[in-house]
Amino acid sequence: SQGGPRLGRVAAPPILRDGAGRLVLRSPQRAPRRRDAAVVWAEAGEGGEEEETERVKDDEVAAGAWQPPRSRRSGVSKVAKRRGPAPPVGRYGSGDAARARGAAAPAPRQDAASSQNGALVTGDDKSAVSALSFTIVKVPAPDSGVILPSVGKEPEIVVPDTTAPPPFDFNFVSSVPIPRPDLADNAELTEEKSAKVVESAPKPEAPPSPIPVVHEEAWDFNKYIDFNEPVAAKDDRWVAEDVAASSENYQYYDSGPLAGENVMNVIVVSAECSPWCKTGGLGDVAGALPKALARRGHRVMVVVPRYGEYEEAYDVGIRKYYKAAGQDLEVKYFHAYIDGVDFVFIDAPLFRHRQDDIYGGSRQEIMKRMILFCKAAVEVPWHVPCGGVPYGDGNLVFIANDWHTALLPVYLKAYYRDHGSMQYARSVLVIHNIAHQGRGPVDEFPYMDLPDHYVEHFKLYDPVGGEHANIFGAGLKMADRVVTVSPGYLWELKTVEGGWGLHDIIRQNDWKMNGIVNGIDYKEWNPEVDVHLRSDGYTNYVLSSLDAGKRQCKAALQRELGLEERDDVLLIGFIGRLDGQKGVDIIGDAMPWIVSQDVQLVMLGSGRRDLEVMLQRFEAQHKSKVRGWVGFSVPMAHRITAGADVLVMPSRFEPCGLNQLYAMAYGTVPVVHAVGGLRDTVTPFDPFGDAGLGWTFDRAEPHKLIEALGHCLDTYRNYKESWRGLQERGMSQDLSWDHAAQLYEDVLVKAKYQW
Ligand SMILES: Nc1ncnc2c1ncn2[C@@H]1O[C@H](COP(=O)(O)OP(=O)(O)O[C@H]2O[C@H](CO)[C@@H](O)[C@H](O)[C@H]2O)[C@@H](O)[C@H]1O
Repeated sequence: SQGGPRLGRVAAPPILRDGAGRLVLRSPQRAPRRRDAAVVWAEAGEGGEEEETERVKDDEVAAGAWQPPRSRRSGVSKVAKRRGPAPPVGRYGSGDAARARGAAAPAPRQDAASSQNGALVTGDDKSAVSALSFTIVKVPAPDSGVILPSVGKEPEIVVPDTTAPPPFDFNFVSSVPIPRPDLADNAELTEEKSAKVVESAPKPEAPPSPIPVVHEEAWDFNKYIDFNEPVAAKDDRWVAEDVAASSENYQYYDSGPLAGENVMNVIVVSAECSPWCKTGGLGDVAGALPKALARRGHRVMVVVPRYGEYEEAYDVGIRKYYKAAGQDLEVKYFHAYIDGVDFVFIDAPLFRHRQDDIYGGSRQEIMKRMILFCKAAVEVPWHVPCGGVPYGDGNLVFIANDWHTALLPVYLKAYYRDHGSMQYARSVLVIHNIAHQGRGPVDEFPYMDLPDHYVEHFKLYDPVGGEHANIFGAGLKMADRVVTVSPGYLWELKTVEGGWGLHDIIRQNDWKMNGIVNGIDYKEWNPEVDVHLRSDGYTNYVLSSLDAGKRQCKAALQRELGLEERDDVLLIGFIGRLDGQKGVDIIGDAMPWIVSQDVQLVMLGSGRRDLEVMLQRFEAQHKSKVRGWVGFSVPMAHRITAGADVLVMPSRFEPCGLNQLYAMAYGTVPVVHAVGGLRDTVTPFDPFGDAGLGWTFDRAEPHKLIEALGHCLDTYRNYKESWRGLQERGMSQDLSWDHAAQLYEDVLVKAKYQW
């Protein structure tokens, strides 16, 4: 039960064989310390020489990735099958259990290899992390690519003194009530997951020894984790009832983490993260996916630069030095624990005061920031004691995002894994947008502080850029797995038109590519609870109050923007970065037709100066019908999404697209160019079958947009029932991150076992 003492069920020890076919088992005393299904403690000397482990090629993924786009259009039925939000595992998400495991797991280590990272080893290195004398040996495992570590002695756990509480209360209790897990569902899920593990991981045999029982009562987390008890917990009667109920009902209610034995330490590394710093969809994903992974039971951290003063995070007091572009730079770490996720902010002079311009400066300046960020991020699991206990590198997956952090998989390999360190850490690189790659002259390669032969991984020739060093390209080669944000975009990335020069690398690495559609953070983007709809005449609404709610929000938006307040006029919205990708100029080309219709158009965006000027010009020219809001306004984005009838997205390419998902959740009908994730998520309206979610057009051209908007306008005016059906189907989908997190977890498992 939530927060009650848990008798954790521990996964059965994995069964692996050594080269002679003998079973290799972990010792009973050590077994509870790790839940890593693939890793066992073997006695020193049991293993042999380091051997090259074979990567298992993932034909299944390859086959799935190449599904033709048509077959993915059955979006509605697929979406309908999605599961509801996953329940948390404990009061602190699953973090409490994970922390307990973390404390019992071998302490992370720093060895000589870390100095190759430019890190100056200082005295305080020893305080939080004890150096362990690991010997990494691989026992030949005929049917698997699993490495077996060997350790000569019991690891010493050094828990830092964290008795001083942080200067604020953590917001670790979700404000949205989360339903109790559906038992049948949970059991089914667990079964389904374990079936998948058996399929994808090295096949274990039946456990020979009884499942060890972990007595978590013995673990006093208050001693190690410095957060205040929730007020309710101070009521003794409540505590007593809870304890009684939890021990009585444990076997029925607590089926453990949804991730089952695949529970891992996951570190998401991103240049932006909502709500602290966001310029687009990457920020949304970095803010939401980690929470969904934590709900599944993983111990999850987000590492992000500290561009401003974030009041939730406090200085953990650790200082490190890393070299970036020839300079030794001091790095500090700030930490916050929110919604079951550790947020670690990397503080350095290079990042400070960049809050409103996080990608500003020259190309070299941006590169220098990202070099420093990646070097520091890869060692965070050693140095930063989140909740008292660092993550360590024993059961770890990094999720890097876009070119900004594509150096992380490269550093992980070059500084550590090539030198026998961080052998159980993996990296997954997510492509949100291939259009930005971190290209630069090959001459700049030395700034990255990598061994000379690594230059070959960076070198790329294409007719546009000539020979250059490509950071994204190198990251894609080095990562253990790659995810892109929709299957449709993955398909496009392999084409010359869609791959932007990296299509060959993507094709060659097809075996590790996966397409997973983003989700919605329903705490942020949900008309029922949206905080931006609580003032200025807006209102929250749900499907049953859609008509009244939408009408009120539409009127409030018209009022706020000084448009005529009319319910019968089609209100079209656009929200997005103003650049070539989003196709706002296509709306510009269609403007004569748009203003000739009885419609209103509201556009919100910032970016390219010429496109900003275009928005302002249209507003000036068509004052009664058009509004062009230049700037970045999160409240206005929410209000347009709620108040508009239609959201138009004529993107030339769109890896996933979040605004169309938000629009559908708000009963706003999307009209989109059928490309990438837009094609995957917006099933075209079928007036005869009363099916579909919006209008799509097949070329990013003004006359195609006009044609789609024409049909849309006709349905809005003349077929009210069909319109209502479109809204209802859009709102009824489960687009939550919980489904996507489950798919990410499958990729993390593959990264861990197949390489
Ligand atoms: N002027 C403004 N004011 C306020 N909010 C604004 C805004 N302009 C944009 N936004 C917000 O920024 C986000 C943009 O989401 P997109 O999916 O369009 O992202 P983007 O193209 O940046 O990201 C890339 O990454 C994401 C995430 O993977 C992919 O979905 C996408 O296809 C890919 O191009 C939305 O939350 C939107 O509301």
